[in-house]
Amino acid sequence: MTTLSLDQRRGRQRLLRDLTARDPRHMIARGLLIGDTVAGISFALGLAGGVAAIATGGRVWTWLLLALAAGIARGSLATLSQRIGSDLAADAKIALRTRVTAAAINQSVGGARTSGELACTIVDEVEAVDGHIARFAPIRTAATLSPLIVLAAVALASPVSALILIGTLAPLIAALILAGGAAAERSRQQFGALARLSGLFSDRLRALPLLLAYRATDRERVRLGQAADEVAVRTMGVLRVAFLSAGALEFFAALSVALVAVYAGFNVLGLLPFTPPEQLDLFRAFLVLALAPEFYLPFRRLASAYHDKQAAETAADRLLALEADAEPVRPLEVHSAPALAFDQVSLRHGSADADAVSALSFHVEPGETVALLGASGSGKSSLLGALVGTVPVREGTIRIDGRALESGLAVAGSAAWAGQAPLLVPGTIADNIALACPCSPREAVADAAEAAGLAELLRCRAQGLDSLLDGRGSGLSGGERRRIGLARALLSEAPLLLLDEPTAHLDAEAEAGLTTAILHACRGRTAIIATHSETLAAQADRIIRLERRYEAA
Ligand SMILES: Nc1ncnc2c1ncn2[C@@H]1O[C@H](COP(=O)(O)OP(=O)(O)OP(=O)(O)O)[C@@H](O)[C@H]1O
Repeated sequence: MTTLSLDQRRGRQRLLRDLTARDPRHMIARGLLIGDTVAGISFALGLAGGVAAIATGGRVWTWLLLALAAGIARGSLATLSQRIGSDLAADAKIALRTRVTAAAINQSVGGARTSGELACTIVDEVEAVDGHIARFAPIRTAATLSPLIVLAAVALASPVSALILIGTLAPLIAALILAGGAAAERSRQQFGALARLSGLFSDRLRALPLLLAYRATDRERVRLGQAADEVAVRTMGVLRVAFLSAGALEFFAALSVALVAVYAGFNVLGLLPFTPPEQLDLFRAFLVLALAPEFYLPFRRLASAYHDKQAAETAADRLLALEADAEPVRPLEVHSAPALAFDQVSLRHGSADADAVSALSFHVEPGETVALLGASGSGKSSLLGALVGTVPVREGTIRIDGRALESGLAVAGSAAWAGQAPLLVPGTIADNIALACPCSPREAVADAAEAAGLAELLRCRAQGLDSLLDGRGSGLSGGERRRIGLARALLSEAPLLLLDEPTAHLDAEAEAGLTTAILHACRGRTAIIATHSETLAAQADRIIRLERRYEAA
C-alpha cells in the first residue's frame, strides 16, 4: 500500500482546491444544493400537511400546491447545480491540461515516462478531476450542512426522531471511511494499470511497421491483452469497493428510516411499549417520516460521488509527481550573433555512466563559423545538445555573450538547429520546413528547400512543396528527412546556427552545393557545424577537433 507524506497530501488538496477556488460559480453550485435541501423540507411539509388535511377535512390544495412548487424547485436546483459544476470542471480541466502539458514537455530527456504514458496523463488522468469538481465538491459541502438543516426541522417536529437519526449516523460514517480507504488504494492501482496500457499501446502503435515486418504482432497482442486484463481486474476492484460502500450506506439509511417509521407510527397509534416523551399527531408523524430519507440523501449522494474523489486524488498525486520531475527550461535570448565560451565543460547524458564530453574548453567569436570534427561518439552532437538544453552540463560552464547557461536555461529559442533526426509533423513538406517560422513567405520556404538540396525530391512529387508527410516522414529517405530539417534551419533567421552533420551521406557534388548554401546561411550569425567531412570543415573559419574518450566520474 502506498503511503503519502503530509506534504504530498497537502499538495494534492491544494491542487484540487486551487482548480476552482477563485471561481464564484463554485459557491453558487454548493448554495444551490443546499437550496435543494430546503426545497426537500418544503416538499415534505406539503405532503405531511396534505395528508393531515385529508384526515381532518382541511384545505388540501394549499398543501399540495406547496409540495408541487417545492418538487419543481427541487429538480431544477439540483440540475442547475450539476450544470454549473460541469462548466466549472470543463474550465478546470483546461487549466490543468495547460499545466500538465507544460510539465510533460519539460520532462528530462530520456526520463522514465514513455510518450504514451504522458499522453494518458494529459488526456485520461486530467479527465479524472471532472467528477470531483462537478459532483463531489458541491456534494461534500451540502453533506455537511444539509443534514443539520434537516435535523433541525425533524427536531422541531419530533426530538426523539432526531435522536434516532443521530444514533444511526455513526455506523454509516464508519462504513464510509472504511470503504473510502480501500477505494483510494484500488483507484491508485487502476490508474497505474491504465497508464501502463496506454503507454504500451501507443508505443507499439508507433512501431507497428516494424512489428509487422518482424512478425511480432502475436507476441505484442498477448502483451497488450495482459495489460488490458490488468486494467479490467483493477477496474472491477474499484467498482466492487464502490458498490460495497453504496450497499452499506443504503442498508443503514433504510434501517434508520424504518426505525423512525416504526417509532412515529406506533407513537401516533399509541402502541409504543413505553411512555414516549412526546405525543405525535398525524402531521408531525408524517413530516418526520418524509424527512428521514432527506436526512440521508446528502450522504447517499456523497457515497455515489466518493469514487470521483478517490479518482481525482489519485490523478492529482500523479500529476504532481509529473510536475516534480519536470525541469522547466527558461529561454536565454540573444538578438545578434553571440559569442560562445566553453570552459572545462563535461557533459553526461542522464542514463550514461561516462561523460560524452570531458573538460572541453574553446571560444567562438560572434559571427564565427566553427566546425566540430571528430570520430563517431566523440561528443559533437552532445555539444550542440548542451546548447539547446537536451544534454545536461555535468561540470564547467558554457557562456553565451558572457551569460552562463545555468541548469534550466537554453538558447534553443534563439537558435536554428538541424539535428540528425529532425522532428517531422503530419502536414505538407512546406509546413514542415516552416515549422519554426510559420509566417514565412512561400518563396522563402521554396528557396530554403532548394538550398538544402531538396529540389530533386520536389521535382519528383506532383504536389511539390504541398506533398503530404506523416509524422514519421514515411516515403522519405533518411537523407531527405535530414534535409527538411536543414531547410528549416536555413529558413530561420536566428542568430545562432547549429548544424549536426548537414552533409552526411551525400556525394561530393551534392556536398559541394550544400556547403555553399550552408556557408551562405552562416553569414552574419554564429555557427557551429558538427561534421565528419574534412571538405566542409575546411570551409569553416576554424576547426575544433574532438577526441573520443570515455571517462567515468
Ligand atoms: N541519449 C544518450 N544517452 C546516453 N549516452 C548517450 C546518449 N546520446 C549519446 N550518448 C553517448 O555520448 C557520447 C557522445 O555521443 P554523440 O552523439 O554526442 O557523439 P557524436 O560525436 O555526435 O557521434 P556521431 O558522429 O556518431 O553522431 C557517445 O559515447 C554516446 O554513446
